[in-house]
Order: sequence, then structure tokens, then C-alpha cells
Amino acid sequence: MDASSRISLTRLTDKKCVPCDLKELRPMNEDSAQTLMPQVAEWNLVNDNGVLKLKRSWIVKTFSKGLDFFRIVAVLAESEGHHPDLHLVGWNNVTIEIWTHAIGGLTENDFILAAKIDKLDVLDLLRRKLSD
Ligand SMILES: C[C@H](O)[C@H](O)[C@H]1CNC2=NC(N)=NC(=O)C2=N1
Repeated sequence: MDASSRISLTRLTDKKCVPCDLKELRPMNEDSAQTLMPQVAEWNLVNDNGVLKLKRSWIVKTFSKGLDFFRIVAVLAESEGHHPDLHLVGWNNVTIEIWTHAIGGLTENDFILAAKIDKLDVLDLLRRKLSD
């Protein structure tokens, strides 16, 4: 098994984001991004004027629960050193976009962060917070 095979077998949620200012970081092309999409199946791969991003939305019961959600995501983002764009649209639509600003596109960091946000979801932390 070569190194790249080993890397692809490691779950995103078992990985840690690497600093974005590493010189060797390059934006993924759409084909590479598509190979990781099954691990973040709730997210959409969007092309924002040539910049690929991951995007997911949730409906929340109250504005305040949207902010609670952001607080939880912020703790994760700080521990990863990688940060999402957080949108609270209107009062009940929480939208998160993830991309690597430093290089203007997607890196594995973005997928790791998305997968870890989903893991919060799986643990029911967010849902309980959002729909109580
Ligand atoms: C040095 C450190 O990795 C950078 O400042 C990080 C912080 N968080 C970040 N988050 C995202 N999404 N993109 C970045 O380019 C980025 N840069």
C-alpha cells in the first residue's frame, strides 16, 4: 500500500487540520473534491465564481439557537485552527460555507472540518440545541 492509499483510508474525523499557510497546499480540483464528498454527504459542493466551497444549511427554531450553534462550531473551529464562514440568514436559516481562504479553494482541511461538524450532529448535540 502506498502513502496516498493509506491517507485515503483514514477517516476525515480522525484527522486534524494543518496550518493553511503551508506552501505545498494547493486547491483541489472538482474531481478530487468529489472523491471526498461521500464522507460529507450532507454538504453541497458549490462553485462560487470559480472558487469551490462546501455548503450546508440548517433551519433553527429561534435566532438565539442559531447563535448557540455557531458557538459550538466556533469551539471546534478554534481547536482545528480552521474556520468556516457562518451565515445566519433571516432569523432561522443557519448556513455554513467552508473553504480555505489562504489559497482560494478547497483543501482536505475543509472536509475535515465539515466531517467534524457532522459528527457533532450525529452526537445529537446540535439537534438538541437547535430544536428544543
Ligand atoms: C495560519 C492559519 O492556518 C491561518 O490563519 C488560517 C486560520 N483559519 C483559516 N480558515 C480558513 N477557512 N481558511 C484559511 O485560510 C484560514 N487560515
